[in-house]
Amino acid sequence: MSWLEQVPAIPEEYQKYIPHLWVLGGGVVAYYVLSNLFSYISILRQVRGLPVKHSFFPSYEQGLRARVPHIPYILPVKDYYSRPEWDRFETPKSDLLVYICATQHRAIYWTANPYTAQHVFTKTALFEKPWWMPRYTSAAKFGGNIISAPDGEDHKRHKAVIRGCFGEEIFRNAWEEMDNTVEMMLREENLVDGGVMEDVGGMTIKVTYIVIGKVGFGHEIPWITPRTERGEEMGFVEAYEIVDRSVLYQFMLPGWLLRMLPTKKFRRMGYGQKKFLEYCYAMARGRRAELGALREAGEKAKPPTDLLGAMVHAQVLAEEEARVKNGTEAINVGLKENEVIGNMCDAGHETTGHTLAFTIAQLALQPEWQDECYKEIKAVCGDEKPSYRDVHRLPLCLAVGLEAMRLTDIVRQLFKVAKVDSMLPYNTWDDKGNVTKREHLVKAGSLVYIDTPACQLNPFHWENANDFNPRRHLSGDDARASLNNADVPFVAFSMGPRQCIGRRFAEVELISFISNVLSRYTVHPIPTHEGETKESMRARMIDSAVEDLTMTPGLFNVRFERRK
Ligand code: HEM
Repeated sequence: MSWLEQVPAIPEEYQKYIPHLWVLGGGVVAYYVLSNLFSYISILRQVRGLPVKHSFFPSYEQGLRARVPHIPYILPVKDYYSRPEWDRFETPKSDLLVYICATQHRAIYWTANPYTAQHVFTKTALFEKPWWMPRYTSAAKFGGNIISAPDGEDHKRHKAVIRGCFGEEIFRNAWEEMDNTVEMMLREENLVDGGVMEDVGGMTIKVTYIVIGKVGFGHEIPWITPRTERGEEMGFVEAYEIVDRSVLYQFMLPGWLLRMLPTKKFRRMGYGQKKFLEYCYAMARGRRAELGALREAGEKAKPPTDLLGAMVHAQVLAEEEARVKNGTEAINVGLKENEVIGNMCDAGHETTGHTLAFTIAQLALQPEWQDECYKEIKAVCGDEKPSYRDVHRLPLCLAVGLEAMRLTDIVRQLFKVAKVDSMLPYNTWDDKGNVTKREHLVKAGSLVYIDTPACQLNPFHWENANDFNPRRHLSGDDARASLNNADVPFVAFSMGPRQCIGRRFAEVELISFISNVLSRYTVHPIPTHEGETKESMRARMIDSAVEDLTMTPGLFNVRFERRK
């Protein structure tokens, strides 16, 4: 007997309702199809004049789009992440495109114009962060935080506390910990006298992970993480590593579910998460108790050198300020305890780690820039090792990092949603490259997707856009010159009130790493065969990068040679 025959028959007294159910079901389907169709047609009319791409399901989300198969018109993922990134715009000769997705009732505009991006980032009366997108809501998994906070009061509340954490003490510590970690890497990987650095991307991500472990949580992280033996309690270092390595699963699945899943791998992730959060709460409470004890004793606390300490400190200060102002115990001031933890869990290291890997690749392929940086380091530091006091005097060491990031953008996708109807500027051009400036009416509720890699390779704004030229980020000859190229908006860290709050932290790490390495070593690509061309090496070292949550370098090695 088939399973269908085993399904019990509908009792006779209810059979008269079956036609009604068919009508109801048919009505719901017809409503769904027609409402999507009408919305599709109305969006088509809205975007008249712009190059349009069509899809049935939304398939633009980074992390997803590189993992699912490309199905034209249904799931056309390659339309969204094809490389070279500028080609998406070069072919239709417009730096504004529109994607219409049959199951989303809004137009999705894509811009590759850095000025349009600047307009969208900074005009807060017109555009806001679509905090409801899963990419942001999932970031709040361990507690509400600045990344997932909607624009307005909630974001300001987070920012007020977090901005106060990124002070001189933290930057100095970031430099010093980066310096210590580079030394650890050279020792542990037998590179002190030169040698082959294997899996550069794996190395740099490990370096920035160790730095954030120390500067973020105040924990010493060894080069090799010790594994807990059966029956032992899992320590912070291992729990932190487990959460870090499985971040996508950690964001997608609840901890209790991970702990119940039948494979050891998932259970370990779930247990790691539980322990990691326990440690974070214990550390935050410990810091608070220390500050309370100092207050009781009438002593002033020293400025913390780690981000968790700085966040708890900033929080306690906010509460004290409110207490003095209102004369009562402060409730709902600053951040809640789970928000302090939520913000700590989002402190980035992957972005900086990947930037360093691409910087090493670019420098290895263009040794003339290593020499330029070396000259800068020698002129500033002489025979001494670069230190934090030189941080503002090594602009080229930072510019090489920014230029590597311009050519291989790390975050890649930034979204805003239109709050009201407004005009969006864009450019088109003809076969001879004659540009026409235009404007398009964007309706409230439309999404604007800033295609950051394409913005940074836009040849109408960046001269010789595909060339590695760090000097384009420096204005003037002044060694302390601003690192923002005055002419073109640099969108890799976003802009406006939601720009990266950790930008300076990342920059200090980049300068520390690059100046430390280049002051003592030269870095060389390793050809796979005699006569391998530079183009082939570039393809292996840079173009092999794959899109994950961020742009992740492929597998490549370089050789370190000690300078005489
Ligand atoms: C090269 C390294 C980095 C790059 C390229 C980068 C890029 C970005 C970008 C593009 C955004 C905007 C995201 C959006 O609006 O969806 C952002 C936001 C943010 N970044 Fe970074 N980031 C870097 C390093 C860091 C570091 C080291 C930290 C912390 C220690 C950090 C903390 C944050 C935070 C908290 C936000 C949210 C800011 C807000 O919404 O107000 N980032 N970052």
